[in-house]
Amino acid sequence: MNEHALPAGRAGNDEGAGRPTREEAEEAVRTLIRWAGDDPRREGLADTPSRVVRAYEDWFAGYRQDPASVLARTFSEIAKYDEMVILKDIPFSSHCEHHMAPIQGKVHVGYLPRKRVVGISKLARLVQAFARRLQIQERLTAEIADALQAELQPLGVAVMIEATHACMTTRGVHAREAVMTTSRMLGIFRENAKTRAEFLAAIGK
Ligand SMILES: Nc1nc2c(ncn2[C@@H]2O[C@H](COP(=O)(O)OP(=O)(O)OP(=O)(O)O)[C@@H](O)[C@H]2O)c(=O)[nH]1
Ligand SMILES: [Zn+2]
Repeated sequence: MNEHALPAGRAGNDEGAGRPTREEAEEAVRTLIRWAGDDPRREGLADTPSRVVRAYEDWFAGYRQDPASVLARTFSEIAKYDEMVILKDIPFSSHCEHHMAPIQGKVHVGYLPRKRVVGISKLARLVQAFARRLQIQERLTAEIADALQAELQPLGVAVMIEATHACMTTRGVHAREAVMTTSRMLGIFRENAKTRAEFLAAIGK
């Protein structure tokens, strides 16, 4: 994917299809500083537009990552290991697509391998690839689970996310302690209550 391309299905309309230049992005930040009520020319804010644009490259790096390639390298010599693999408490930061405000929390991922396993760090990398985009928590949950199911073809996948949404905790309704929980259970985790319960117990739920 070239540097200016947006992934299919996320470019939206014609206006969204082309990536703006860095200078255009910095100008947009100056506009927002003025909208907030400050003067983008004052000393402390002079370098802020370029910092914000660099921060965006970090926060939204997921648009330039291919989640499938994160899972491409798998291991099949697993000595008939046929139990669940679980990685819990994977921390993540994302941004809600409604307010572009931070979503912060943790993801718990489990799967029951059929023939192949993936390097455990790749589960965390997969989470980051989807989190570093504009998201809603439900879609983030589904995308992680569906990618694992498609790429590893395990007997099942379980994903649970617990997160706070700054758009709810710092503004609007100001529900400071509210934590949103979402989950997606596929295959045997959906069909078999005992398997699902084993996953939930392992992550302390
Ligand atoms: N379901 C879901 N809602 C989210 C997520 N992130 C933010 N929201 C909600 O998206 C909604 C947007 O609602 P709107 O009424 O269009 O926006 P708003 O006027 O700013 O709403 P308030 O936040 O209630 O002031 C809010 O209720 C947010 O709390 C998410 O990941 N999932
Ligand atoms: Zn929001």
